[in-house]
Amino acid sequence: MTEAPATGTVSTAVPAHAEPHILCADLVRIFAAEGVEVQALQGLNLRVDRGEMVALVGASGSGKSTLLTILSGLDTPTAGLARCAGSDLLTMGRKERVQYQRHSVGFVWQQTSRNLLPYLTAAENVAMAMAVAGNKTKDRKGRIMELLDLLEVGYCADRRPTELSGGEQQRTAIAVALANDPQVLLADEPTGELDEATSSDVLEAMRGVNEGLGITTLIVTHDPAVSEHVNRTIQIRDGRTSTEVLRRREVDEHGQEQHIAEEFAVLDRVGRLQLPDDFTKTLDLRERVRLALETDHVGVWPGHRPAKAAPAVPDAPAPETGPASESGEAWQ
Ligand SMILES: Nc1ncnc2c1ncn2[C@@H]1O[C@H](COP(=O)(O)OP(=O)(O)OP(=O)(O)O)[C@@H](O)[C@H]1O
Repeated sequence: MTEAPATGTVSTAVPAHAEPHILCADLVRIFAAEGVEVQALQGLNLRVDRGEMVALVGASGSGKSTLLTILSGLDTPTAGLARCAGSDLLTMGRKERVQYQRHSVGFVWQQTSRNLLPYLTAAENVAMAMAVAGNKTKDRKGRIMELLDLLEVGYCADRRPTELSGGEQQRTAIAVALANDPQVLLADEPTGELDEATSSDVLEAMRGVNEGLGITTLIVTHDPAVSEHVNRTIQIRDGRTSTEVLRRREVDEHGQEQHIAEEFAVLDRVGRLQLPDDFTKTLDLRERVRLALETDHVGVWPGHRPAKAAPAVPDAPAPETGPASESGEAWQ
């Protein structure tokens, strides 16, 4: 696998012919606690197309759970645009919200206690989720076994959660999340309590569901290893998406299949981007930077060093002010 350096080339244009399954633009969520305001999401932009499986990774406190809670319809954003499975999460009323949760989305949380009722068996847990969704399938028993078998836990059908291993519990939780035939599957740290090998198995099971049923899947996690299991990993930093890693397979000149992972900086609608931490640290970029438009790229130099460090480019239009944002992380 080759890792290419981050470059700012991701397009945010939305093709008119298909609405993405998840679309957030300039999403803001401010919490006010004891007179102090916390901006958990600070203008987040995110687009997930139908059938995609995407991971959202970020450090603790970066806003991952806040985003997922909004997308699951349990919380309302302060401002911005948030659409999921055709619903507007800002404007929808209580009734529509309940319908959305019952029919449009499925959730998998980190804790078993949030996913499964402890006094019901695996099959009964799936049956309960189907009943809540008002599923009128004639062969309900067959459908329950189909879902448990899809997640390879058919043999656990008559066991209660305490009789299941961590991996079996999460596979059962995925079956429960699929019981309402959702368009979008949302998972918050689904492997947070599992060891490395079991995590990998559960993520592969989710990939199987994504590929087999075509369900759009968004996994939120602090674990960067998740990127091995998805084609697109989005990094969230300080309540904004900052970089994306795209993975693809290519056959080299020897006929060998190669996995290529390339990291991109996310460019938002007004041209802002966040430079990766290691770039700003290595070049001591802070407060303001110099920019120069080259023929095929933009040069960025520390603003506190002498101007000669930035070579002049003939005929290249110089930025009006030269400096970028106050934080030194973004420019516009
Ligand atoms: N209900 C709330 N009231 C006040 N502040 C909150 C609330 N929920 C989240 N926050 C704050 O918002 C920020 C983002 O929190 P969030 O839980 O979304 O982060 P996270 O990336 O999911 O972190 P972790 O990986 O630790 O779960 C944090 O500073 C957090 O303290």
